Amino acid sequence: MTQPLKRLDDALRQQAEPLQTRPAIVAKGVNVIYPAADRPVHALSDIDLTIRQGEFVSLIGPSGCGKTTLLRTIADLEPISSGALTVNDLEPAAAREAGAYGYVFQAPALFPWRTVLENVMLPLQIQGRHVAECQEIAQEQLKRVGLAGFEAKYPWQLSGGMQQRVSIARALGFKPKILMMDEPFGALDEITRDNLNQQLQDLWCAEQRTVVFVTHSISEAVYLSTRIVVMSPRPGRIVKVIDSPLPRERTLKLRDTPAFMALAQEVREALAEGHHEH
Ligand SMILES: Nc1ncnc2c1ncn2[C@@H]1O[C@H](COP(=O)(O)OP(=O)(O)OP(=O)(O)O)[C@@H](O)[C@H]1O
Repeated sequence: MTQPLKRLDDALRQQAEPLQTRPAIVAKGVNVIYPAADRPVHALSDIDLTIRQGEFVSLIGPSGCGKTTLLRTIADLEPISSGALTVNDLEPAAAREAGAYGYVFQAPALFPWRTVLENVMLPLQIQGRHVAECQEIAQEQLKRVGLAGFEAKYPWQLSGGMQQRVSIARALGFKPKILMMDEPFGALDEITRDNLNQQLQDLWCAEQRTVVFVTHSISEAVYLSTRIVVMSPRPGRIVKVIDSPLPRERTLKLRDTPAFMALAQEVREALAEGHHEH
């Protein structure tokens, strides 16, 4: 198939996919102000954002622009100061109680005294499931992230990339509707990062979960996302929301295509714009 024909074919295929239109996360006029003795920190300013089910949304912006704060408010780890925020039509606290979220932090945050398997089992055990069931699910999830055979190891016996895969397996184990990922691959070398990006993309394609992903990397955001939210420095605002024209299924080769590079350029310009406004 010639290139233009292939592009048309891809575009048509995308259109034929069922539209996932139900909103998963709706933020309206959200402000977060951290109280402080001297001067309160206005971390998020008037955030309006709707994330629909099955979307992969990246938050990108300079250090301190409030990406983590936005993720934490959605996950009910931080209260909002004003505005409205719903997750699956519920208040964040109720959504958390309903087990809507899985959370992957920048550092793997595994318990060193528990084996890999026991780490992945933990949230399932907290949910009160039977041990045999927890074991079965944990084993299945470890297999999915390529860690079958490492169940009995302790976190310190694994590389950083493998530890982060354990965290992903743990977050996916209880099948949360929404996966929150805060710079999960930020501390890894580039090859491991590429590898995990590809695995995450495959997982997302297979499961169509909603993902909110914080990153500093333009190419990671462009490679993974269906939508990219560009934020500006304090008080954190949304500068631009960019819809990705790239097909849902992607391989790392996509990064060499003109469409990928054009999108990366658009993100870069939006970041610069947000910076200059500031
Ligand atoms: N608990 C807190 N109390 C006071 N200020 C805070 C608190 N947490 C974050 N901040 C401030 O709020 C702002 C936004 O922080 P946040 O961590 O959300 O930014 P970020 O975009 O995720 O940064 P980075 O990319 O460096 O991780 C920063 O100025 C930060 O110093």
